[in-house]
Amino acid sequence: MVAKQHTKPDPHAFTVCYVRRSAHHRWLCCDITFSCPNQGLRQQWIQAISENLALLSHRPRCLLVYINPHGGRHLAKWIYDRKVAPLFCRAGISTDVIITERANHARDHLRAQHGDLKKYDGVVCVGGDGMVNEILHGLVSRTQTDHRVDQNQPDAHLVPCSLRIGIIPAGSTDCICYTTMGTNDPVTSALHIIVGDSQPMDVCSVHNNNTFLKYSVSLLGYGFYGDVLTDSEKKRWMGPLRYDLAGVKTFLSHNYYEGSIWFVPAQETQGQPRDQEQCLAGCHVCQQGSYSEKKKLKHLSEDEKFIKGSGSEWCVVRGKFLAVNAATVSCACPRSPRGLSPSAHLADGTADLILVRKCSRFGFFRHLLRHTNADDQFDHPFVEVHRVRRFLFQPKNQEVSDSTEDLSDSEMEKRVKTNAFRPICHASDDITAQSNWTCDGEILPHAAIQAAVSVMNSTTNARQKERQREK
Ligand SMILES: CCCCCCCCCCCCC/C=C/[C@@H](O)[C@H](COP(=O)(O)O)NC(C)=O
Ligand SMILES: Nc1ncnc2c1ncn2[C@@H]1O[C@H](COP(=O)(O)OP(=O)(O)O)[C@@H](O)[C@H]1O
Ligand SMILES: [Ca+2]
Repeated sequence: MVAKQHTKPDPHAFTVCYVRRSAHHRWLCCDITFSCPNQGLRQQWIQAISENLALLSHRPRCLLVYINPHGGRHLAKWIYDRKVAPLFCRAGISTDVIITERANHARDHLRAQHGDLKKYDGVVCVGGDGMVNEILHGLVSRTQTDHRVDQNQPDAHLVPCSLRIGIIPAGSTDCICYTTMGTNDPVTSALHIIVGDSQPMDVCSVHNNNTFLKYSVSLLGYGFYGDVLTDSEKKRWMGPLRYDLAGVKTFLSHNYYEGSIWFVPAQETQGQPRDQEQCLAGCHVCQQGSYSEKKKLKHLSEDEKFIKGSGSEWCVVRGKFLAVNAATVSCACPRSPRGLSPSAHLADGTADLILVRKCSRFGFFRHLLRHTNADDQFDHPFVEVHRVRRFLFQPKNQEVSDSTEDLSDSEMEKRVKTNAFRPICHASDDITAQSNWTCDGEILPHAAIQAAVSVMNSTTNARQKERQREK
């Protein structure tokens, strides 16, 4: 990792810090000390190692760190100071640290930066999924504004951000960290950041009525998870335990919600939600998915890209649902080590849409329990799962008129694009109960949404380019 001078007991020794892989995807920082016959040779070794390290342009040298002191068990600052900062220091990384003072502090701060971010090689988030979401928002929004991309257009092609986001887990679920690294260990995260690892990720943009609402990188959930998160928000003071209590309460209330889901199946990708493949670094499905997508879309106009890019066919499923979940990635976390959709991919441009229809409490319990063991949670007659590029949810009282079933695909596309759906209910209609969506653990006070997935890859930033030129 880095060479450092050694003073005692051998004046001609020097120590190299390096990363050692341990069990369960954990990484450790270890030291190895070398002895030299004389001071001159020792200096030569230190210089040679330092020069070689300086050539690694993908390693960060300057990071902007946001710490949410209120996430999880309120330990974010302690975790950063005790476990992460000393490693950054050993690796020669300089940092600007901001401890947030309110929700959306980090998002607004990032949005307000113009050229000021150029000096950083990345942004580090010390917190949970809500905090990662905030930082992602700040960076993605900043980038779209800079490139004049209208985020309110559901079919807008997002411009990749130039900065990477590093995640130090200090929240309640830490699903985004666990899903990308296979563990939620702050030291492992810090070491991945230090060695300059990066992983593209799917980002799902969520709109309502042609208005941009949020980006999601883990779970977009309506019904069960929407209700769990709404209830747990009132119990924030309990820390991570709030999810267990809200979970039991929501499970017992057994609410179901009526609506329709329109979706574009991801036909061109190789994977299937139940193919038992696991997405790992260098995954061939993700590589192939993004390559074939780029190749197909290369010579098309923006409008053609929207229609072709979203697949050929819209499908619709109507009914009464206990849960509608869209998992852009597997959503693995300590509670569910394989995740909500174990075979979902990190960066294939798709989400797995999991529809859990109304069933008995016992059936639903068995489905939930299977998230915690090796059994297949989709192997129930009331559960279906589709790999999709985009989808649209309409709650019962805002349902799309039946006549849309006769629409051609291109007409359907046009309507989705212009959001030309009108609620068909009248004042006298029964308003069916509605839930709301949870997006990376935060609540979206909307039931009707449009969602589209795109792959977010960080581009080489100005500092990296500069260093590559220097070589
Ligand atoms: C009968 C036994 C029931 C066990 C059910 C286990 C199912 C667990 C599936 C959890 C999937 C969580 C997906 C993660 C979402 C996070 O983004 C979000 C926010 O995480 P944060 O608190 O900000 O770190 N957390 C939750 C619980 O929605
Ligand atoms: N200083 C702060 N005070 C209160 N809330 C904050 C602060 N900083 C960030 N937040 C908000 O706290 C929410 C939860 O944060 P997160 O780190 O995800 O913790 P948890 O995993 O416990 O939910 C996020 O939505 C974030 O916007
Ligand atoms: Ca995906």
